[in-house]
Amino acid sequence: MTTFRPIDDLEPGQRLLVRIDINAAVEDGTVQDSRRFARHAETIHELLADNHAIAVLAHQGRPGEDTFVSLEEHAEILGDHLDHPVAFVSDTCGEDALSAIDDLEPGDVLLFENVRMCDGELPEEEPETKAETDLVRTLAPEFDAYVGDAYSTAHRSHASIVGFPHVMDAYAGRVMEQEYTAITAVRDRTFDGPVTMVLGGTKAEDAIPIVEQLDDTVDRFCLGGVVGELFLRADGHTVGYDVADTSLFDHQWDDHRDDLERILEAYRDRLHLPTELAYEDDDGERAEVAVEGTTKEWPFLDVGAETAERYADVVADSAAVFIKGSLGVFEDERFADGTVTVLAAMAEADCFSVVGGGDTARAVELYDFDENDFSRITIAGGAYVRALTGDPLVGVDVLESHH
Ligand SMILES: Nc1ncnc2c1ncn2[C@@H]1O[C@H](COP(=O)(O)OP(=O)(O)OP(=O)(O)O)[C@@H](O)[C@H]1O
Ligand SMILES: O=C(O)[C@H](O)COP(=O)(O)O
Repeated sequence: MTTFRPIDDLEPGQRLLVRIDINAAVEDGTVQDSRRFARHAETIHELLADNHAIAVLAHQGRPGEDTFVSLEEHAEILGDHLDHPVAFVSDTCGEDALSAIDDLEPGDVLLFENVRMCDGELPEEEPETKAETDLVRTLAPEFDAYVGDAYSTAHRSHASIVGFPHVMDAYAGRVMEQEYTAITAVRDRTFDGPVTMVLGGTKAEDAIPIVEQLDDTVDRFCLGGVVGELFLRADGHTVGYDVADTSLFDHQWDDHRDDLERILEAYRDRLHLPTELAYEDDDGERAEVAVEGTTKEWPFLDVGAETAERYADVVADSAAVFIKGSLGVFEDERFADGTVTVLAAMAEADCFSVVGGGDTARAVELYDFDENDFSRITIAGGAYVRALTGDPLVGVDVLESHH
């Protein structure tokens, strides 16, 4: 069990640096609200009740991606959830940030700019290295303590996650505590029947190692999304390539080709792959094509209906089902079939079920599922599947070891 220091141990009325994860979907340039904002607002609400002055660090997207935007809109959404003003400064560790910190009073909440716009934040390095970044060296002396609340980013060894606890008093926020406890409990559970993991979404680096690491816990994997297509490409099909204006496949293929081919060979009997894929035809309608022998050069946006039904049958015959990453672009209802069919099967099945992933969890609200039909909905994605392997989460370990 972890030995976090909870925020209950904080003396009231301090100046706190709080790291949360409100990484959100961005649709047509507009930041989408999500349960992440609501959950982190609970931590901030508690800290306000103890008369703290609060400055918040968070990230959005990744450099070069279209979701890599300012946190200005995030401040408004967070303020709505808090029903309390959230000031925004379009700076993270420069002069504007420092003067905004100087003006901080107890009861104030300030959100810094997207921390991934700051040089030292990326890439992943050891905590002691991240502690030497300008970000940490500039901000740490300005605060009495750091509160790590970003469980869903705890698998990333970034400066705002691992650098501050290395040099200052560090506490775990409520989201960090609750998600850690819940996911650890899941990891330690055993089930009296088949365990199924549904892996989709766009992030191959989160999904691929999981197949190998959860080999003794998960009996079968149902693959979809970009992840599923990359495995199909490893299986020799002409899918999983960047076509038109997509940039989701080729760079991930280059990075993970060996793993994909090795895992496909080693675990073929446990992997369920799509047999048809869906795309948008010339009339803007959903159309499907069999994977076998296709030479279609259009972006695929969902698994086919037959695949979805086959996965639903696997889910129905499971004692536990974990899903991370959607099977298609469920935000567009023409391509929500795979994700919705599997979520419906999870909701109906008498099984232990966990829905994970910042975007994937949104499908539960978007398609009016009852949250109570699932055992847990976690706001973490990559962090939750990584935690199921028993692998350490760097953002958790540093909160334990530095106090
Ligand atoms: N074939 C596809 N092409 C493009 N995008 C896809 C495809 N299938 C799924 N997606 C996208 O994947 C996203 C969800 O998966 P993602 O990898 O982002 O995981 P997540 O649920 O957000 O977890 P995390 O919190 O780790 O990001 C959805 O926003 C969906 O639009
Ligand atoms: O949405 C997430 O999974 C977290 O915010 C981490 O984002 P990342 O995968 O871009 O590090």
